[in-house]
Amino acid sequence: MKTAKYNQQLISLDRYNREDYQKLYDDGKKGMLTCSVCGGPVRLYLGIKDKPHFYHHLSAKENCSEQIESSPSVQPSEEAEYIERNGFRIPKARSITAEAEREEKFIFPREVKIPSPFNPFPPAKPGVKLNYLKQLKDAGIHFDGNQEKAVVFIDGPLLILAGAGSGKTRVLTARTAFMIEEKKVDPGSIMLVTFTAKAAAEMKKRIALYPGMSPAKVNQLIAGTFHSIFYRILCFHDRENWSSDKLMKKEWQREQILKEAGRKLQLDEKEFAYDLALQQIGLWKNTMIMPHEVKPESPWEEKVAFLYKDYEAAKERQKLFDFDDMLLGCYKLFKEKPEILDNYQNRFHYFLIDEFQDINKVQYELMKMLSSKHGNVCAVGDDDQSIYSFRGSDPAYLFNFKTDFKNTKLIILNQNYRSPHEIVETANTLISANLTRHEKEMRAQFSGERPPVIFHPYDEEEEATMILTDIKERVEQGERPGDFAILFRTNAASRAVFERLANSSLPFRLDQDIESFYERFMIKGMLSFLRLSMNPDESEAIKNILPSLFLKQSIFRDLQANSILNDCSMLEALTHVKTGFAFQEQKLKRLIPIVRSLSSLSPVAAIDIVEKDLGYQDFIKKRGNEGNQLEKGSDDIRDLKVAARNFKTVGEFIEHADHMTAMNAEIKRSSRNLTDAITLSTIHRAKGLEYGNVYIIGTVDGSIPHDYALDAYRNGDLQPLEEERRLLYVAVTRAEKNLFISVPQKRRGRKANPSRFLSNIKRKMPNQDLGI
Ligand SMILES: Nc1ncnc2c1ncn2[C@@H]1O[C@H](COP(=O)(O)OP(=O)(O)OP(=O)(O)O)[C@@H](O)[C@H]1O
Repeated sequence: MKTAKYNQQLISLDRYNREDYQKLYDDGKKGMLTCSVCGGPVRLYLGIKDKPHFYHHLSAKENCSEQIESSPSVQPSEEAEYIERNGFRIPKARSITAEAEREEKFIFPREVKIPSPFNPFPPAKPGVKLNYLKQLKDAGIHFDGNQEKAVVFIDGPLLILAGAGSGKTRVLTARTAFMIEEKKVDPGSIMLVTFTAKAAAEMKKRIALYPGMSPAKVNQLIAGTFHSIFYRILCFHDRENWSSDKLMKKEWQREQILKEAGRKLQLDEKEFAYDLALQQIGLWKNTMIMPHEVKPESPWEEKVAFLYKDYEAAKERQKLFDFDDMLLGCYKLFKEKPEILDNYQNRFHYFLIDEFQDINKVQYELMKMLSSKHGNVCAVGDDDQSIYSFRGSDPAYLFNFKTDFKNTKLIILNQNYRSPHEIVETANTLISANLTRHEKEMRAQFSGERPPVIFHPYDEEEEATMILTDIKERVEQGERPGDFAILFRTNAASRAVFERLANSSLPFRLDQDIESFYERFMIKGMLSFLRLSMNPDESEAIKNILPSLFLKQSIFRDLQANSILNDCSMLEALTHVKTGFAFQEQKLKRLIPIVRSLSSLSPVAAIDIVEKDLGYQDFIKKRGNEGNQLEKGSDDIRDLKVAARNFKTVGEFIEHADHMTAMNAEIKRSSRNLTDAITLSTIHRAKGLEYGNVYIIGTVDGSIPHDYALDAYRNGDLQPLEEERRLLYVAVTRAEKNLFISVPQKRRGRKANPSRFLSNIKRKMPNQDLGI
């Protein structure tokens, strides 16, 4: 049904502001919506399966004559694209009005129409008769002919070029077990390199379950990331210089050293992209270009080259090291002490390297060095899943492998065993738009129940609600929470889904490095003003606003003293601060009544005042990493305003922020050992994993592709954009059954354009109506 009673008034969804649906949804849950006929409680449905509608909640439904409007399940809504004119059905022109309508109307979710029917393409037949293969088969672990070849070929270099879902992990794990069980290879002579620690742990766990394997045997394997393996070697030989307390773990520690160097060049923090400079330095290091070897190709690179020299010198002075130094350090150790290298060359006979498309020069050189005696290197990779080129990864190593490793056997795996035909075809179509790739097409093994669905929430809030509704419906129908993953481009983009899940009873899991949105530097500062309006003595809040008032932290003690001496609140004590600058002291005096007044405003209005009247906008410009390309303080504040819209009072909003921060810590702690939980993850972290149902959020320009890639494209560099497309490809290929791509109409309070990557589906698959 489309009407309900709200605040004593009859409202109709057709005439209701689209922007306010989320509020209606929330108020419905609070019992503030009633049926216009029976007066029973109703709620607003915001999901993927049906159009938004009111529905009876609890018992009133049976007795009420007002019917729930039944909407069709997801369907291509032709009416949106065609109009009748003079008896003809003609396509609607895309006009500015149409664009405006896109924002205001509910756009029904659309299924991607797959033009090519599923045509089974039988994989090569297995045929090798070996005892252990039979045991694996008996244990339900099957291989096709090509996979089987890859499992049993263990002597000599082997390159496996394999697409998404083609069984790389299965092959690598089975191959390891095969070597140990069938070929009696000593597990301690096998090095298994993965891209993440999580992947290494997963693989070990899987191997331990194979016939004849045991955790004891598996633990003898040297399995881990390049960093973990080579760092262990470094520590073993030179513990003092490489102790972990000297490692600069955090990005800000590195950025701090860089900014100090930048001051010598008088670089403006609000204009200079320090994050990209750090990335560039990492790229030089990983491609083994030392500071004196850099040949800058632009004035920007010239500056970064200067910073690089200074950064390395400062690190050496302070006896610190960063992650990239671990690999370079090990390389140096092997070069300078050949006897140590010799030792490891004798120890390791077999190398298995996963995600080879993401290998960089220093990693490649290390592998070449270590394997030069035995030459048994098995490299597995997919150039379409190369998503770390910003760190110096280069799929060229995958293709040049045959040149460096003589007599390489090449095996191609192009059968996708994970996803149905509909998802595989969508993924093939998306990635085919990339120019720098080796042309290939994955073939699915089965057809699914439904094609991928593209849906169009109003904004981030509604996106989160629609996903939660959908998951709830499916869990009620018997699916397990562990079968769901919500994937996003950046951690900050996960705020709304986190909040919706945190307020539900569904179990979910969060990566350890996803900090609470409300703990982000700029957000914390902003919220502190709001907190002080409620409690002018909150000392943490006072500390947090000092940077934005351009006051040193040492002032805090003066404030405490002033507050006691003058018998006033900590906030009022600001009026007694002597900074030596009359204009600043004046500003502090003016600030007090404004801060006090915030508590009576709506949170959005309060944030506006802090931004404009209390100089927070200036602070963001100066200290909000506005020069940065990946994360900007101003974006955080725009995200904060979207969150704040749901609350009437500052008090409620602060309470919510505190609750969410506590929940973030609690979920991270308690979900560690949860086996059946929804996954919230960045796309980068989801690589190599698979889930029954995948929701990709924020598939709009600026999010995926990320703004920085769009900027690079405008400046003539296509590579970052292609990498973003690969990211979307990785996300799409995680789905085993259902894929939902969310294209919100608004992002960060502004109109959003559907991701340009989706247009290839429209171009290549005719008669598509994706609602974009
Ligand atoms: N021969 C096979 N028969 C049936 N299922 C298979 C076969 N090979 C692999 N699978 C299944 O297909 C899915 C994908 O396999 P796997 O995770 O090993 O692929 P992958 O190549 O590592 O994928 P990606 O690179 O996309 O992460 C898994 O669920 C795996 O169990």
